[in-house]
Amino acid sequence: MRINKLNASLCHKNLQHLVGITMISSTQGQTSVALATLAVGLLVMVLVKILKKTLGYHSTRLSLPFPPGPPTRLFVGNALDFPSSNAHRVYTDWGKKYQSDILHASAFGSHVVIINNFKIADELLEKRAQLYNDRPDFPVRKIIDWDYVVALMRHGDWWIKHRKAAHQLFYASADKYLPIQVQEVHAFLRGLLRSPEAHDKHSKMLSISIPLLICFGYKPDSTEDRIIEISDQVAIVGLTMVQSLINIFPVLRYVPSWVPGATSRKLAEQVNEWSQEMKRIPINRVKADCTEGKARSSVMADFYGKYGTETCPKEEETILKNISFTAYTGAADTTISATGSLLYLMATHPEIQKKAQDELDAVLGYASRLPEFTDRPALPYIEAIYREILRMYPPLPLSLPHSLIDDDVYEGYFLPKGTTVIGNVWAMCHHERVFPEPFAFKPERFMDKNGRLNDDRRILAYGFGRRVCVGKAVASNTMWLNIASFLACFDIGPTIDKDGKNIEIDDAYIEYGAALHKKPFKCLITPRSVQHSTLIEATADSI
Ligand code: HEM
Repeated sequence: MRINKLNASLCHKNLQHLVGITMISSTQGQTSVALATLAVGLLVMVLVKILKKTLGYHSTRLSLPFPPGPPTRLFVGNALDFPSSNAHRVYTDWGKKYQSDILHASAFGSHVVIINNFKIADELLEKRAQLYNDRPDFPVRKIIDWDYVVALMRHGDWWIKHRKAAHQLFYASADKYLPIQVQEVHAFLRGLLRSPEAHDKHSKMLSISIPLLICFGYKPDSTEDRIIEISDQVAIVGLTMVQSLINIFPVLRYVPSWVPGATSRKLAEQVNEWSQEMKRIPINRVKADCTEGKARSSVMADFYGKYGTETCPKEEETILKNISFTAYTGAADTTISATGSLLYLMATHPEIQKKAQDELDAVLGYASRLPEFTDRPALPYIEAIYREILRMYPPLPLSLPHSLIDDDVYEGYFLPKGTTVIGNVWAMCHHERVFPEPFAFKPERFMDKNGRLNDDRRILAYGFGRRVCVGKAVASNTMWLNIASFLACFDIGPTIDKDGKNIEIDDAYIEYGAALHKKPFKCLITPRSVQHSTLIEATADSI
């Protein structure tokens, strides 16, 4: 590459300079002075190289700059600038401060590039996807037994095999799971009818049971089921650790857990135990069900049914297991987040709720029936609500980090190989120029003046390029049916104090590592009418 040649020629020039000085000195008969000069020169070169590496400088910087960003400090580079919380907002502010939608920071020789604008993400992460589809090395993966997590796998044959199989299972065959989604959304409605105040628990049950049923045919008994408890803990702690210091300072990996202060390592070991348990429970159950001949159709049961639990091809088994474990950790956490946002945004926007209910009643008839997937094209406002929820509160506001496979140049900026590239979905979704009044919840922004959906179908919350969420079709079906069914049956609003005044619901969200969840809140959820309650009660588990 042009840049590497430039580097090579610069190093060569330095050497020539040194050799030149040595030769002049020798002819004057001052051999010892010449050797000393050479040694000092070499030492200076080595020191400069170490210093540049520490500061995150690259010799190519002599010709091409990195994108703008916070100034580096001696030895630590930007290590102290990386935010420990609300990174999506901090990086958005960096964009304003350094007046650029592409930013750079570095520490200890590692580079990070942050993209705050979809046009740049489109150019780099989409159009140049083959360069940007690696993931950074997460040393913590091994410690917490997250090697199986497809979303964190490095680029290579092993990831490609997983990606292809996952695409077939969750994209090409997404419609196969519609009956499971209908059953679980109806169970969610029944849960809300029984105990509306426990909406958080019902949302968790909905979000975890769908991927568990799809992948293992496993139906948790209740939110007290051990598997719900641990998968929640694993997802939260695991996602936090993926973003934690243990990744920036991989040396922590070698610190024994009994050393004082090695708490994050201890936590990692605990997550490792939970991860193992989380994998053991559903896989043992599906194998036992297959042996007893009572397994319901699922990714793993269909595979074992075809090849036998003991005689199946081992590589294919590992790939399907990895995809299934990833789906039920990753899918659950993101769906919990999106469902929390649905309830919060509807409780705080009665006029939007009413408009959606009018559309639903016009298509379904008032309390005549529940929504079905075939109604989707006839309900554009519900579609716009789905898009706007994921714009307003993307469950993974920084998506997941990509990593650059080779040196690249964008708009005159140098991006070195190995750079961690963060697509700041939050900043892109709240870009004033693209989404005017970005902090207002306005489904209408996705509609034209004739009430038709506009062609802005790109949902940034699902990420970018060849690492884009492989479960987005499944997620879209779950979310759409959930929004339509909830609004068709229930009214939601704030709770009321003793003087009859609304108790305001605040807009606080909590960060769980990479994920953003609505902070638990109280609200009033009531069936729209007795007929609506009857409709919900008439639903039952069907598979
Ligand atoms: C609202 C729900 C969901 C959201 C917002 C979401 C979001 C994301 C995002 C942002 C990524 C990273 C994209 C990137 O690196 O650019 C991702 C990756 C992934 N998602 Fe989802 N997801 C959701 C649901 C699901 C579901 C239901 C499944 C499985 C059935 C799933 C499976 C995966 C997998 C396997 C990956 C890793 C892809 C790879 O690295 O090659 N997700 N998701």
